[in-house]
Amino acid sequence: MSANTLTTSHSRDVQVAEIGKNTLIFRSRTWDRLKFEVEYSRQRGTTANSYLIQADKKALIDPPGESFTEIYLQQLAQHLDFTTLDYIVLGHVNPNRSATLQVLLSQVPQATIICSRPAANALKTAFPELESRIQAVRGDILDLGQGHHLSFVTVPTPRWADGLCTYDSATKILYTDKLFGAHICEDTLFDEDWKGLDGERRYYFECLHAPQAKQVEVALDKLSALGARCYAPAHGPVVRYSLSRFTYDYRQWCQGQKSQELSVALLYASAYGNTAIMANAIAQGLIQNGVNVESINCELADSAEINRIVETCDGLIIGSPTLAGHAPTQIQTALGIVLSVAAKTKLAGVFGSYGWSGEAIDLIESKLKDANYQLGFETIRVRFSPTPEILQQCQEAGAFFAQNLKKTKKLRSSRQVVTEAHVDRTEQAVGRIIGSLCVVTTRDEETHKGVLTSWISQATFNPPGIMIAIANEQNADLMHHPGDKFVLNILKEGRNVRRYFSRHSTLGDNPFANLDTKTALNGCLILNEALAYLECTVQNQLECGDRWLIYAVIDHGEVLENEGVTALEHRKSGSYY
Ligand SMILES: Cc1cc2nc3c(=O)[nH]c(=O)nc-3n(C[C@H](O)[C@H](O)[C@H](O)COP(=O)(O)O)c2cc1C
Repeated sequence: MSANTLTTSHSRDVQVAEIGKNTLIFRSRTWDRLKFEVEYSRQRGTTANSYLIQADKKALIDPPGESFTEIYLQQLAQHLDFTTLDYIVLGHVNPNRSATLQVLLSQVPQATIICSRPAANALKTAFPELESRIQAVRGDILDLGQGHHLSFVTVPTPRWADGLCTYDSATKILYTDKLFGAHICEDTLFDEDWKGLDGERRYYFECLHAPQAKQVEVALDKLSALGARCYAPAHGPVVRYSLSRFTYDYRQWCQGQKSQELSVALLYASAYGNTAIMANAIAQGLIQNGVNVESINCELADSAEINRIVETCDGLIIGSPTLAGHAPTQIQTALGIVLSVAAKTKLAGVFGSYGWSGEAIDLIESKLKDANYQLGFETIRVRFSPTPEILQQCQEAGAFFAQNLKKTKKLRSSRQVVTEAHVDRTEQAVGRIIGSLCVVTTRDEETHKGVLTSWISQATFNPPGIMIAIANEQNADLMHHPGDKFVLNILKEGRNVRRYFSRHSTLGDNPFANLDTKTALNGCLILNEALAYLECTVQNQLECGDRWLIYAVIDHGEVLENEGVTALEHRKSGSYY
């Protein structure tokens, strides 16, 4: 069947078309809002895409959820002899999809299920009788014949810990599951009108991926090596015409999230998904109000990661179900980290789903209050599944939290604003000079020092040389003499490395203890989170006013990350940093 012979219908249906050699798409379609979760709120319907590759062996990718079980299987039966199906590949599992899977498996008793290790564990718990038919991927290639070699890439995120993408070398189609989708229902199969999809794509990203931008970036890195020509997502149009642009958009949107001025750690656990749905709605409220959200599914994150995020965030929100009168152990651990690590000036929030008593929510709220944290919204308690009204309330709570966070921040910087009103115009103009934000590292035997500076520029081509202006109080005595060595670490926009070296840092005396470093050839430290570094030797220095101008030649340098841009220091006035 060709993509041009498709029909339009406004009741639920399954659209079938060929999208590559031996490859069919089954688009289970609804023009109505499928569920009440925030991601469906634009009311443009959606498609649940499943794919069938029929070579010497046959593989079915991602059967839809239970809303479509019956019509999907009816349509599938028209194109596939069920007794010949060899594999069912799953990009993720959830109870909704398991319902369709259960019916399907009863009709294809010979098929093997291919999925990630966490998905295999979940399926074995749900269907112990299927254990021998479940195969977790291990970097192996699945050969379906006729050039269809399937390779698998695990893409775990807080929301889909079991995420898996599948790549077919014969068609160069990458089956991306939850990545690169959009909730929109149309007859058009591909993305010819990709500009018209921008709004839906962006909204889908914001709802599903913005709170897990860090993990999505890791996934993009892994997938970039495959050289895919087409993305076949779980929802919305197949991406054929705008693959590069869409990939670039994902990168930019991830960067955009991470470079927001304010960030909130959203810590949660959810055994049955109710608390997770609330977490997503709260995240939406925060993101729509310009706050970055770092989602932490406490069942998956390790303590070091929680520690790092809780330490650097501006606000924190904890969500928990109540199970047997308690919060799950992972939430208790996370709460312990918050109480010991997070500054008491950080704004906090609490939410959760419960059945009858809800002790976990009360416990978290009282511990935070006792420790003197201010709550950024009134604690949200929900019995079992949240209703659309409750989700709306969660979203509003996220928005309210964001506004509170901004107010707190404004209050703290109000002194600075008052001063600015009196700064003369020359100083304001001088403040428009900007520089790359860098950390200069020096070494005195076993002692390492780091100085944050943006007063830096290239000074010569031949030899390659730089100029730095350093104040006496910056304590940079190890770079004042010809022959002194240092490393210039050029910071990356969107990372928060600067806070370890700021004069107002409360993160301890040794900034390097919190950072990943390696030693340069000249013995000083390279920050692995920098965008690039330069190893330098001081040639000359000149005392000028309240600064020393230091000229140094560059002995060696390297770019550590090809993606991303240099962090810049913007100032309102030339009279202070
Ligand atoms: C094994 C089990 C134990 C539970 N114990 C409690 C409890 O002690 N108190 C309570 O209020 N709810 C209890 N519940 C209800 C859950 O808190 C409720 O189902 C909640 O929606 C789960 O949230 P989640 O979907 O985010 O995991 C229990 C549920 C299960 C399955």
